[in-house]
Amino acid sequence: MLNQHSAFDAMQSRLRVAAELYGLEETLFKVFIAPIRSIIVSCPVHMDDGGWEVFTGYRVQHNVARGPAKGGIRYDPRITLDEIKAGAAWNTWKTAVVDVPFGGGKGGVICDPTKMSDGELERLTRRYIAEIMDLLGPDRDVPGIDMGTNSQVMAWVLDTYTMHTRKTENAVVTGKPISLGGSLGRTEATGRGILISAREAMQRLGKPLAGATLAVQGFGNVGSQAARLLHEAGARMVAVSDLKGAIRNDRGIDTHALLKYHAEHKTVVGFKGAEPMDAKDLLAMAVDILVPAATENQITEDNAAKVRAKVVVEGANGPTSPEADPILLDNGVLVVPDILANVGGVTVSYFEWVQNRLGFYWREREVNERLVEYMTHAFQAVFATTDKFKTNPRIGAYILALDRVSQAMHARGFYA
Ligand SMILES: NC(=O)C1=CN([C@@H]2O[C@H](COP(=O)(O)OP(=O)(O)OC[C@H]3O[C@@H](n4cnc5c(N)ncnc54)[C@H](OP(=O)(O)O)[C@@H]3O)[C@@H](O)[C@H]2O)C=CC1
Ligand SMILES: O=C(O)CCC(=O)C(=O)O
Repeated sequence: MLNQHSAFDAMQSRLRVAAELYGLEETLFKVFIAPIRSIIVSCPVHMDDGGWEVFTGYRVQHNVARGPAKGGIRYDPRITLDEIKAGAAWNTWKTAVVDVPFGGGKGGVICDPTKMSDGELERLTRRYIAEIMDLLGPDRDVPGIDMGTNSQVMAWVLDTYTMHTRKTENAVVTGKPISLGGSLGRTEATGRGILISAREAMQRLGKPLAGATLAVQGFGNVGSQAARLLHEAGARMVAVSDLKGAIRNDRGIDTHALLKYHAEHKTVVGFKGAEPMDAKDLLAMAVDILVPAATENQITEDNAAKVRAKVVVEGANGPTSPEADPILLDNGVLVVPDILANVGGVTVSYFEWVQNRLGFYWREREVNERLVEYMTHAFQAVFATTDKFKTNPRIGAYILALDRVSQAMHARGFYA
């Protein structure tokens, strides 16, 4: 039983399959399984009670052949270096799949942001950024939002960077508040990408999105925005969960009312328009669309056979273990893999970086239209590759990414 799969191993095992089908040189495979740079920093922080705590932080750059490293910063007590390495590699593949000129990076700090005051979080963020400062820059490594961080954290990242460099460089970080050069549409972007992916996937099955039933695991930035946008597109969300529990209502959960409730109570549990349910049953519900939007390794060899959704749109990074892939495939579940399904976030981050560098800002409608264009293009390219190599969409997405990244590597002089 491997349901606590190492995230980097999970990435590597899919990469190996894709590399063999694609015919990648062994040298490049070796390059791709070794991130170019990983740093561990220790961040002493003065806590509100007068004491000090020392937090461990990471920043990993996986590959920069196609452009500066790009990737979010996570704040979570369960973070490991392995997971940050996997996240950095996934960002290399994601930016290649959606064809934006970035490489892959990821960072994180082992901490529990839900138990820290704003002052403690600010001091931690400033110390962490000061420690990884030499790696960062609009042309080097551009952090963004991920689990446990938000636009306020990104504002502190920008301010700390600016204080050290003594010049305004908005493009050093994305996911910023609008007042600091953030892009309209970034908050919803990953959820909007899930909507675009779900619509494309349903279209492939010849089914409309309107009226489709939906279950969402996780109600943070990704899950809540995906739920809202899918609801507005006519889907009926019948179940949703967070770390504290799950709720269901077969007639449909009013997503707008739930968002209001969640803003106040910080959980979906206790929402009056639904019944409580066992969170582990959510993944086994007979729905049209299942969106795992929480964390890694949720669909594993232990529960994959129970998944009865027609389509799984992977909002989270790495929610399905490699052992679960063939089980879902045999059961006819169409999986839109993470490195395609959740690229909406990094794509609008790219738009933010572009706007910052140009100093010319787009209307929200323009951001959303461009996102649809980039993601539909990526979706079609992944499915064309999948058909060409007679494989499944996850491996198709990896092959597409490998092709684009290895072309850049070859052009730089890495050839066998
Ligand atoms: N934010 C972004 O733009 C992007 C995020 N992602 C990925 O999407 C996933 C979610 O990120 P994001 O929404 O930003 O993170 P958030 O921290 O905003 O939210 C995470 C949500 O998942 C819930 N959760 C965590 N573990 C479980 C679990 N075991 N079962 C059910 N719910 C759980 C949390 O519950 P609780 O509130 O109770 O803690 C919370 O509702 C991550 O894998 C992230 O890497 C991918 C691309 C871009
Ligand atoms: O740079 C960003 O916007 C976050 C991208 C990211 O880390 C991810 O998609 O996993």
